[in-house]
Amino acid sequence: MKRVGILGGTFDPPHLGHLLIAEEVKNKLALEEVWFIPSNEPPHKHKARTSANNRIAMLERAIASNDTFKIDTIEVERLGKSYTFDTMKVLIDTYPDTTFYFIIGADMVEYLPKWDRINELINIVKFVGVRRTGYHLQSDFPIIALDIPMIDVSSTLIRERISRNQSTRYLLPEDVESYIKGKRLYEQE
Ligand SMILES: Nc1ncnc2c1ncn2[C@@H]1O[C@H](COP(=O)(O)OP(=O)(O)OP(=O)(O)O)[C@@H](O)[C@H]1O
Ligand SMILES: O=C(O)c1ccc[n+]([C@@H]2O[C@H](COP(=O)([O-])O)[C@@H](O)[C@H]2O)c1
Repeated sequence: MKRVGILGGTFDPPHLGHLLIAEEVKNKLALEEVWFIPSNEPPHKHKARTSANNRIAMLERAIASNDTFKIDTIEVERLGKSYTFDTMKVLIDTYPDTTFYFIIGADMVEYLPKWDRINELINIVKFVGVRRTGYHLQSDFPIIALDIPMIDVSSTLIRERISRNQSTRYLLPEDVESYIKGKRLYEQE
């Protein structure tokens, strides 16, 4: 079986935390690839600030130098709310020779009981949880909890910094930073 990690997210914008967890989990679990899946509409939180096209363009720049990282636009093409169960059902049917590992930060681990159709989802996907400042990496669900280097950066922090005209240097890839500047994203709060 091929082993593939999935990192679903809003990626508004993608940052070094996303890249670090993808790379570390890939290496720890001997995954062949990690597929980044930008959501169309996040199921549980405010809508993305930025269009799907811009978020995909930023992700392309973020992962360009890593040939084990891929983007799957399945959720953007499906439109509507991006429930993970719907996504994983299609991926599992489409790639029967692949085992999928769905990577989530500890904030999402805490939130797992509220995920849509979680009792079915947990049977078709292996969840991998990684630490995140301010959250517990514990769950009644059978997750694989991994200890990896932490970086306390979020898309929220980056959006706030940009709207206050503060530096985002070293928090996200340079090509993503220059894309944001070129399109003047996140300048208004
Ligand atoms: N610094 C981080 N450490 C660990 N996990 C992270 C980190 N940043 C994001 N993640 C995880 O990556 C996934 C996608 O995150 P998302 O794209 O929503 O970014 P975010 O930084 O949490 O965004 P926002 O601040 O807008 O809520 C989630 O499972 C989230 O928990
Ligand atoms: O399906 C759900 O009910 C569900 C609830 C919360 C989060 N998720 C998924 O978890 C991933 C991270 O979510 P977020 O909001 O941090 O971008 C993303 O792929 C979401 O679609 C999914």
